[in-house]
Amino acid sequence: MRQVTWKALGARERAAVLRRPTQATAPQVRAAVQRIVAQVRAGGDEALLALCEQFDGVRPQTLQVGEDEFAAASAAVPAALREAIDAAAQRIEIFHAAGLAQPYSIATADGVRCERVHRPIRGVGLYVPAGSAPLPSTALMLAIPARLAGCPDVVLCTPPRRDGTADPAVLFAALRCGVRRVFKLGGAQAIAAMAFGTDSVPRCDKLFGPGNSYVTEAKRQVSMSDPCAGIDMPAGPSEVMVIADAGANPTFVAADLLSQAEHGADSQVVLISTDASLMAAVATQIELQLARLPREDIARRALAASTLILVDTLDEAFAISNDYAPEHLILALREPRHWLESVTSAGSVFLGDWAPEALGDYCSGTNHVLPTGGAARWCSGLSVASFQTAITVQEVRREGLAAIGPCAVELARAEGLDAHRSAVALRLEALEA
Ligand SMILES: NC(=O)c1ccc[n+]([C@@H]2O[C@H](COP(=O)([O-])OP(=O)(O)OC[C@H]3O[C@@H](n4cnc5c(N)ncnc54)[C@H](O)[C@@H]3O)[C@@H](O)[C@H]2O)c1
Ligand SMILES: N[C@H](CO)Cc1c[nH]c[nH+]1
Ligand SMILES: [Zn+2]
Repeated sequence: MRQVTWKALGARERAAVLRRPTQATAPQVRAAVQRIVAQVRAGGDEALLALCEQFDGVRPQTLQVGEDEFAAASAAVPAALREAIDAAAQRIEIFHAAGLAQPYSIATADGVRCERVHRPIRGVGLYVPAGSAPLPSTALMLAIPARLAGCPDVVLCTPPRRDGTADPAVLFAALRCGVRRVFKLGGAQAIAAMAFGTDSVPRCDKLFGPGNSYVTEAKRQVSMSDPCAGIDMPAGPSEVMVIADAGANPTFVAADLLSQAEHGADSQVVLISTDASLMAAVATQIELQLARLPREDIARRALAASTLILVDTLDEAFAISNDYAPEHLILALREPRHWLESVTSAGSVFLGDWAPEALGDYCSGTNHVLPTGGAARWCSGLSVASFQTAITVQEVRREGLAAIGPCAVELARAEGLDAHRSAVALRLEALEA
């Protein structure tokens, strides 16, 4: 990993240090995804099968998971994993249910009541990655809020394995959350199928879920096409930033950095510290722990594009972090709760030495589908609200129209919109008659 001293860098070097690995490949990915999306729109199921063969090395007998495959999957998942999935699901349910948005209603004038009510999005498409590793935890993170929101039509796509089946633990997690419509589809083709529909895959109103840069780019493209599907957020290759002080535990910090580096060669991990000896100890620990990782090669490639940054003050560290807006931010600090106030942009924050990011990935209860690529500056991770629309309502009685009607008439006149003015003025006249 590169080690840099922030104050010694010029503006261009600073930007280069924090440049995400995916930015370099964006144009090629964009063009490849355009081709795949067009192929699915034109060729439907037949194109999907061909793309499975091309990118996943298998042409599944059926795109949709049938009852037999669900039954075999449940039987194949070991009891300890079934229990862990269930325990994680319970905590995710507790946290997400506590955050349900409440409808509200308020009188803004005598006889005028304004309200906000919520409705589930009808057709939702969930994407569960399985390219370099199947992620059953992601099935929980998507399907639990969808169920709490009350979405009636839920479709889930996940890449097929080489034998043409879906990962059993992903299927078990889907079933645990009541999702039965599962398709063995990965990458951009899965996103296109859910956005536009095919003979077998239902068209969805909004698409959710993380994925590699092909998945993320496909979501971006279908959200801008005609007809378009809504999307949750850019939730691409994983990122973690750790801000550590001299008292941090270098073994823990190294493990946290590696836990995201192992996701993919395009993951980004960054350490910012005020202490040069802590940074050196973390670098040593990374080498020691890397050698023991089965996914050493992937992690090494991610680390090659990642950085350890030495700063003079924690205020400087937070300025960098807020600008970068990491998906995950670990505060390996002595007073993490105090420093939380300084965080303005991050997907999810982990306070103190005993809050590894891996807990949020699996089972603390928060959602691990989080904005990447700097999108945490303007959007948030998944919640039940992501699966709902909010509808505003106004109820106006006669005295309400009398009270606020003249205000509307005046504004309509100023905007030169006479039909607007009339819609109100006619009623005011009717009240007076
Ligand atoms: N931001 C978040 O909330 C979050 C959460 C979980 C995981 N993630 C990230 O999700 C990603 C999962 O990626 P993954 O690759 O393991 O699984 P994936 O399921 O996202 O992607 C696999 C699919 O990519 C497609 N693909 C692969 N190479 C291609 C190519 N050259 N051209 C076109 N399509 C191609 C294939 O169709 C394949 O099925 C990781 O980067 C992980 O860090 C992010
Ligand atoms: N760290 C990922 C989000 O960036 C989520 C995940 C799933 N499984 C393990 N980790
Ligand atoms: Zn993870």
